[in-house]
Amino acid sequence: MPSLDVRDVTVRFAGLTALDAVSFTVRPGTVHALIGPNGAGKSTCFNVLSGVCRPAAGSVRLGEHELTGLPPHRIAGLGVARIFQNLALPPHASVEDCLLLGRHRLTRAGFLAAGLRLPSAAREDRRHRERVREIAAFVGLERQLDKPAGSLPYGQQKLAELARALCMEPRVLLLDEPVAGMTADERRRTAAVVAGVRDSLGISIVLVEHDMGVVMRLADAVTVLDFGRRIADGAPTDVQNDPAVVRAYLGGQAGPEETAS
Ligand SMILES: Nc1ncnc2c1ncn2[C@@H]1O[C@H](COP(=O)(O)OP(=O)(O)OP(=O)(O)O)[C@@H](O)[C@H]1O
Repeated sequence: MPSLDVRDVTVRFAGLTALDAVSFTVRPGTVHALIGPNGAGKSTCFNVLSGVCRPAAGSVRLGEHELTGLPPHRIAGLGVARIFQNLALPPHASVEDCLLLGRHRLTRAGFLAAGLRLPSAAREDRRHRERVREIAAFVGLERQLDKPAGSLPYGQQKLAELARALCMEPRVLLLDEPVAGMTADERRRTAAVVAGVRDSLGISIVLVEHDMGVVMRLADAVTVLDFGRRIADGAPTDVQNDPAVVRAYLGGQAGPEETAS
């Protein structure tokens, strides 16, 4: 797995500098949290990583690939999968079909071969369905595959989205507030699945999350943004006790340790 290198990324909106020469490195197979008070620039940073927003300066590299300036589908094609904060599954489709959608990029058989029901297309379809079942089992949704995605409880729908992203066989996962709106139980379960994605699949994870309990439990490294600037970067406990970080959070509402759950 390659590392994800963010170097001196700057984004400006009219007169506002949303990201000001921000740098950090996501080491392969780690959870790297991006935190900061509201408006710090976290979403803008995700938009740069996924290609939705083009920076005015700086670069993002995944191993030897330069991602800066590539459109979102090319970045996804290089193995960077993003999961949004809002639910985005087609509610009436079965969980299995939702996960199969995630494999679209990896499907070789063209429409013609599939339409003519050629044996090669049937073999490929079987292979994808097997992988979908494995991934569903990995996140604990193997019994829900036949159900409409929209009929699942919220926490399971979020897990289905995670599973759909895993179906793309990504090298980096961008998780935007994965536990927002979840019950304590759902949060624990989701955090355990995310840790499993890192530990068993070796996928690197960039995590934007306001729940500091989850950040401190999961993250191997933390980058803190405030008003578009990187104000701290390091191990979770070091960052949590960094005076600049405490000041940034106290300037807003609560400090990172006070919002821990
Ligand atoms: N499209 C845009 N046009 C103008 N300003 C923008 C745009 N997107 C973001 N901003 C501004 O850039 C700054 C950074 O916003 P961003 O959404 O990246 O912060 P954030 O850390 O994700 O905040 P939150 O935790 O509230 O989601 C904010 O001041 C925001 O108002």
